[in-house]
Amino acid sequence: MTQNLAALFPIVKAAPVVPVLIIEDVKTAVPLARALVAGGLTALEVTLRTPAALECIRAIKGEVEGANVGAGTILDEKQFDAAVAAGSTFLVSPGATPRLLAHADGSPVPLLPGIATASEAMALLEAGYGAAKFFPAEQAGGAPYLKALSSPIPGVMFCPTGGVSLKNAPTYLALPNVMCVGGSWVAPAAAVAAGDWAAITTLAAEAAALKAV
Ligand SMILES: O=C[C@H](O)COP(=O)(O)O
Ligand SMILES: CC(=O)C(=O)O
Repeated sequence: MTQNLAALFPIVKAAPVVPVLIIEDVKTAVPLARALVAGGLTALEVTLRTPAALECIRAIKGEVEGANVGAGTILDEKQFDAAVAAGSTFLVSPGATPRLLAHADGSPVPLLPGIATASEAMALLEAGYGAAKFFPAEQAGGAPYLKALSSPIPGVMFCPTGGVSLKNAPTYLALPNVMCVGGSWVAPAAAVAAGDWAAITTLAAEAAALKAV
């Protein structure tokens, strides 16, 4: 098996933060994506946690220049195929099952599977993977835990997600095994509901300017 890192790395490394989006109303998808791209965040993970998600991916793909729209919360093969058909340029899952990895094999659209332990990292390496989501990052042990994995297992690059914020992101970004972080803080539900796209662009710009410490 192999993971299409040549496709994945340019997308997720384009900015330090990958917004994790839970979009309820398809009408907000395009202005939300435009606001995030205007702030400098281009890899957008639309989670398949709402009935509108696939339509949101299609809309962003068709209408938002500069966005690389991906799908998150991919739990099975059916969701994988539906997200690819909707135009996703990357796929993210909270875990990594043998069935999902086998299904992703050979897909030109790269999968970023989620893991949180050394054994899972070793299993991914055996499966030909070199990049993973560290999920749920803060709850699983945070940056000190991920740092502890970097020396024995340097071959897996991570996107920590779950409890990551503007405040703690720099500590993750400083780790040698971190390529970006993911988080929902750049798209607060209240700002989306209010259509406050300027506020979201400001949050995105702050996130895009993050540096490792
Ligand atoms: O389900 C969690 C998402 O992956 C993002 O987590 P977050 O809301 O803590 O940023
Ligand atoms: C949480 C996560 O990894 C996802 O929704 O894809």
